[in-house]
Parts: sequence; structure tokens; C-alpha cells
Amino acid sequence: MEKQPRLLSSKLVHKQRQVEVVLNSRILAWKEIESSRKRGSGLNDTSGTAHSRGVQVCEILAVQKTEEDESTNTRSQKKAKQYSLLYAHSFTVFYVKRTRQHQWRCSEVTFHCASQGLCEQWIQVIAEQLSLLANRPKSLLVYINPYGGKQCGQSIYEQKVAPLFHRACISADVIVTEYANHARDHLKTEANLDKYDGVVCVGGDGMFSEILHGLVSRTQTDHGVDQNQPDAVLVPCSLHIGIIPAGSTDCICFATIGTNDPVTSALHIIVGDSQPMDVCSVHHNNVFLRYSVSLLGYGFYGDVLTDSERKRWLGPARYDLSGVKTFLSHNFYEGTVSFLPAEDTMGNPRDKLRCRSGCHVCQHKPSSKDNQWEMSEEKEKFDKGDSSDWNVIHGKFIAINAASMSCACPRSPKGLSPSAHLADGTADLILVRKCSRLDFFRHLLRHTNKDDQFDHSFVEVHRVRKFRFQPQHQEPVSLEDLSETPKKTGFSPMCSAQTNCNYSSIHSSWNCDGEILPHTAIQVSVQCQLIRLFARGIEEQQPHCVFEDPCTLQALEPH
Ligand SMILES: CCCCCCCCCCCCC/C=C/[C@@H](O)[C@H](COP(=O)(O)O)NC(=O)CCCCC
Ligand SMILES: Nc1ncnc2c1ncn2[C@@H]1O[C@H](COP(=O)(O)OP(=O)(O)O)[C@@H](O)[C@H]1O
Ligand SMILES: [Ca+2]
Repeated sequence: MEKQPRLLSSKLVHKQRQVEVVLNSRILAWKEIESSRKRGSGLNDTSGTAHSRGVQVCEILAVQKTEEDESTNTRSQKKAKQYSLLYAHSFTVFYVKRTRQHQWRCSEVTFHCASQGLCEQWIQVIAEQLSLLANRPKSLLVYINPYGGKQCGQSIYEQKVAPLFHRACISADVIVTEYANHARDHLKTEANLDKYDGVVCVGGDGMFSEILHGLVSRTQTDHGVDQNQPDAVLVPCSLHIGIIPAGSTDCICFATIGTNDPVTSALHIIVGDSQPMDVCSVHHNNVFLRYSVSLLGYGFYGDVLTDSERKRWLGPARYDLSGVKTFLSHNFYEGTVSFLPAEDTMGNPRDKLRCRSGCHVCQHKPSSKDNQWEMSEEKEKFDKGDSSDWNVIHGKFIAINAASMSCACPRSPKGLSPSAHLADGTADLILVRKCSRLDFFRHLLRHTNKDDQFDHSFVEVHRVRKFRFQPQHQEPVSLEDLSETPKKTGFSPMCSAQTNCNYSSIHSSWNCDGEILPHTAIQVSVQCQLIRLFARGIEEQQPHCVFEDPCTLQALEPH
């Protein structure tokens, strides 16, 4: 590891002990001074090994002069007050601390200095280092859905998130949505996006979907790209999206961070994490319908969603009730699925290569030029009827699911497709053929345990770049507006019109990230890394970052 020059190094006091504190461009580290412990220096001297501790500069959230009365509550703090006459000036560094199961918390460490000048110097030098972290957002546009999940979005934001943004000196313009699609339309046409470094969504996957549509559509309009062209090369969005989970499933947050915890999400936003993500574009007969980042599900998940929309008043529990009801109905649907498989180099859905922070598979992004050429050649072939690269499967299916990422969520911690990748330009297409109720139950159960949900004779899974679905029976053409999801208002069923038709027993509906699509015949194309989230992918479990690690020790080595 390359040795970094020291920016500042001083003898300060931490928890009534003298410590040597060192800052370089990567690490802030401190270590108790052995000799002072032995000699005694008026400071508490407890025996035991001196720990070197440290925090990475990129995980420091803020540095502040310590508030005077902050240190007089507990006994030890009163004691600290006594010697604080000697070391009267102090500063506090706030940093990311990893706790259990991918959760992050804001922790703090206070150092006392012998002079005001030294204290100010430390604050200034640390603040300077933070200002060099160019990917950190300074100004955010926040949309809150007050009706998502358990309807706590607003209080979650005000109590858990806003104080952290304030501490990190991030300014936020907050819009509490007043109706469905408020956020989407505001982003599409009104918002002055030049003012912001990112957009934050407080809500569930449906609310995220609004932000996604607003931002992607706005970007395409600004660049003159026609979204109705299934082969259009879409322009990636420049603004990052942050998700504060306050919905019912919150799968996009869970699968990109590893937990559904508002504080953890807020901290990932503050440190300016960046996670690229694939987006599926969905068309019907060359008319754009919607984008999807998590689940596109026909059959079981479409029926669960349709039924659950009538039970929205139940909150997140609606999915459990509708899940049981749909399971008991045991419907299957006939149709033809055609797909363009991904190259073998993209791995396969049954390998055990999980997409984790810094995923190597996702780092091999094909250049958009290659992609464009490849795609137009394939389209030409498909249109001419030369579909040799395409696989075609006709059958009766209980479920057809396309997952462009794992879709892990608290109901299914490894997800619908545990090895799907967030940003590899592919989706995993899962076909569950007609089978007995018991067999389908066994398959569903495997979403909740360690067993392989694809290891069933009636299940097949393919890694694809594109796919199409054609239901066996023609769908009626009378469905209102082709490009719009049916209108939603307040707490009335949000997706009603399209599913109340009497053809529902032969057709299911597509569940597109929690929204019902108005068509069953669709063409889907995975757009590689179209958006970026304030996330870093799920981290491999790591030891606590403020104990002895090589970087910390190196920072403390004498120069
Ligand atoms: C015997 C027990 C079987 C349990 C099986 C559970 C399998 C769950 C897989 C869930 C995949 C979820 C994919 C994400 C979908 C969301 O986009 C969507 C909308 O979320 P939100 O806006 O936050 O409400 N959620 C759903 O469609 C709910 C599916 C739940 C099915 C039980
Ligand atoms: N103010 C509002 N009133 C009614 N619906 C809204 C409002 N704001 C957003 N929505 C819609 O609510 C739906 C569900 O939102 P979401 O935050 O995903 O919650 P949940 O996870 O509980 O479904 C989304 O489709 C979104 O378009
Ligand atoms: Ca993917």
C-alpha cells in the first residue's frame, strides 16, 4: 500500500488519555502514547494494550468544534471536564460506523487540544480534506411519498435523515407529494435540475419508479432521444438517486445496500457512494410503456399485485394476504417467450457469483457503440424472421419473472435471482411452468431459505439481454392510453381499469416494479447502467473499521 504523507500530527487528548493523532489524505488515526501512560501525566492511566484506531477520511461525515455543554452529563464526562481546563478546546469528528447486517450508524470521536489555534487547525485541515471528496452531494432534491408503506415517510425523513444531512452541510429542497405521479411530472418538466447533485426518494419501489421515470424521460427529452424507439441508445442520467426506504417491499434499496434502514441510506448518500444500475425498457408494438429496475413479473407476481392494490389500506401486509390468495388460485397462463441470451462470459444465473460491492462482472461494461451495433444487427435479423440467436419457448406458465438484479428484500433475503447483477446489462428470465400446487409451494419456499429455487424440473432460468412475451390469446386493443399507467388517486385502488376486464382469467398482468402494465404483449431490452444510485452494492461483511488495520498502522508509522 502506497504511503501517504502526513498532513497533520499532534499530541491531543481523547477520553482522558494522551493520544498521538495523525491525518493523511486517506486516514485519520490515533494511538495512546505509551510513555505518558506509564509516567502518568495527570491524565487517567489505565493498564492494557494501546489500540491504534482510525477512520478513513472518505467515511468521515463532518468535523465540528465540540459544543460546550455536550460533555457534562455522565460521571466520566464530568471527570473529563476537570482536565478539560488543561485541554480546553475540543473538536468532534463524525464518521461512519458499521454495525450488524450492513447497517451503518453515525459515530463520533472527540479530541481535546491545548490551544484554540491547534483545535482550529485540526478542524480546518479535516474540513479541507472533506471538501476534496468531489463525489459528495452538497445540494439535493428530496421527494417524500407520505402514503408509502406504513405512511411514515415524512417522519422518517424529518427525524432520521434531515439531521444527518444538516450535520454534513447538505442542503435539501423537500417536496411532499400530493398525488401519484407528482414527483415524476415535476422532474420531467419543472424541476431546475442544474441546482442539484442528486435526487432523493423517500418511499417504496413504486415511488422510486416515479423518480426513475421522471429523470430518465427528462434526460432523453433534453438529448432529443425518442423513448418510443425500442432500439434507441438511451442517455445515462447525470444525477444520482438516493433511496430512503419507507415503502412496502423496498427491494431496490435492500438489493443495493443490504438493508432497509433509513439512517444507513442517508449515510450512503452523504459519503456520495455511486452504484450504476441496469434499467429495462418495456415497449408494446414500438410504443414505450415503462422502465423497470427490479421485477417484471407476469402470472403469480402480476396477480399478487393486482389483488393487493385493492387492499392498499392494509399497508405492507397486503402482499402477504394477496400472496396467499393468489397461491390458492393457482392460475397459469399460456404464451410464447422469446429471448436473446447473454454471452457465456456474462456468467449464468445458477453460478454462485453474487453481485457485491465492487463486483468484477459489472465492471465489464460494453461500450455503447458496440452495444448499438450489436442491437441494430439483432433487430434486423429478428425483423427479417432470422431469429437464430433468439430462443423461443411456448408453454403454460405459473410465473414469468425477469429480474435485472437479485430482487433481494426482507421477504426473500437472497432474492428472486440471487446471482443476478446490478449493472451487467443483463436480466435473469425465470420461467415457472404449470406444476402442482405443492411443487409451486416448494419453489416459493426456496426464496426464503438457502436451497436453490431453480433446481426444479418445472423451473428454467436464462440470462438475457432482451426478451419478448406474446400471450396465447390476443389481448383487447381498447386499453386507454398505451404509454400511461392507468390513473391513480389517493388510496383508491391504484391500478384498477386494466385488470377488471373479463379476459383476466386467460391473461395475467405484468407487475413492473410494483406498477401494473396496461399490456400483456411486451418487448423488453436491458439498458446497461442507465442510472446511478447513492449506494455501493452489498458489502462483504467486514470487521469494524476503527480497529487496527494496515492503513491505520501505516498512518501512525514514524516519518
Ligand atoms: C412460502 C413463502 C413464500 C414467500 C415467497 C416470497 C418471495 C418474495 C419475492 C419478492 C420479490 C420482490 C420484487 C420486488 C417487487 C417490488 O417492486 C414491488 C413493489 O414494491 P413497493 O412499491 O415497495 O410496494 N413489490 C411487489 O410486487 C410485492 C411482491 C410480494 C410478493 C409476496
Ligand atoms: N401523495 C400521493 N398520493 C397518492 N399516491 C402517491 C402519492 N405519492 C406517490 N404516490 C404513489 O404511491 C405508490 C406507492 O408508493 P410507494 O412509496 O412505492 O409505497 P408502497 O411501497 O407502499 O407501495 C406509487 O405508485 C406512487 O406513484
Ligand atoms: Ca443486471
